[in-house]
Amino acid sequence: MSPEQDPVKLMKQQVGKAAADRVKSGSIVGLGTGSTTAYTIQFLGERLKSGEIKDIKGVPTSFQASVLAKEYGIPLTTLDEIDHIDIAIDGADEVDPHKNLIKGGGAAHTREKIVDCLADQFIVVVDGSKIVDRLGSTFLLPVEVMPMAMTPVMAAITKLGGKPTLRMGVKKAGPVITDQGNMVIDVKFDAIDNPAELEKTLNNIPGVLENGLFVGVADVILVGEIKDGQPVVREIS
Ligand SMILES: O=C[C@H](O)[C@H](O)[C@H](O)COP(=O)(O)O
Repeated sequence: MSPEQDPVKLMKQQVGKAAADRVKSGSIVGLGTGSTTAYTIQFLGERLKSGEIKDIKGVPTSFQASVLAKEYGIPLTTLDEIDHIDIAIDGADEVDPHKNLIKGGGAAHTREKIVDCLADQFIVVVDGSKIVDRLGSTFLLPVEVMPMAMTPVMAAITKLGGKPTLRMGVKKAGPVITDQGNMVIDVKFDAIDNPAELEKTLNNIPGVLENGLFVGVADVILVGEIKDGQPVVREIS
């Protein structure tokens, strides 16, 4: 590995490719969102173009995934046109020892949860920095909320012990707006002791569309790491 190469980028590339290599001809593939799955979509497109695999269809989890799939020549479909998803490949912001996740760093967790939960196999692609002992230790928990309910939802989250912040745009004045036209509240919890319970509790607040806790959904975690100066992929299953 030459010193000018960014190790995080190398890990993401390697793990994104490892996941793309698992896709078989004829599969319906959930296409995740983020910088890691962007490599998966790129490598999938390259495998299709070279003829190594054929007849795959992608189900995008975001506008970003849809744009990338078109760029790399992956035919797209929708949930109205299919009755199953063979495999979904998606990134994560945190992964705990039970393969539970926090997602939504790109504000795409609502569509991601729909697609990833439907897949027969859900593969998560992350670099080593995403592995944590406890969810919430390095990343705030994203909650998608309907704009008119933002104030009462923030109050309800505060009552639950969370510290909510409205996610603001970068190079855009005002809040981040999701692909569904909603807003995202990032919540700091001192400790997420029971992710399954918190996932349900948050989704029960009127006005909340979905939160970024993915509990019991991931089948396989592929972790990109650097060993002896080289990018390698470790599998947790
Ligand atoms: O909303 C975005 C997603 O949940 C991403 O999959 C997640 O934030 C990880 O993204 P990245 O691979 O860029 O770290």
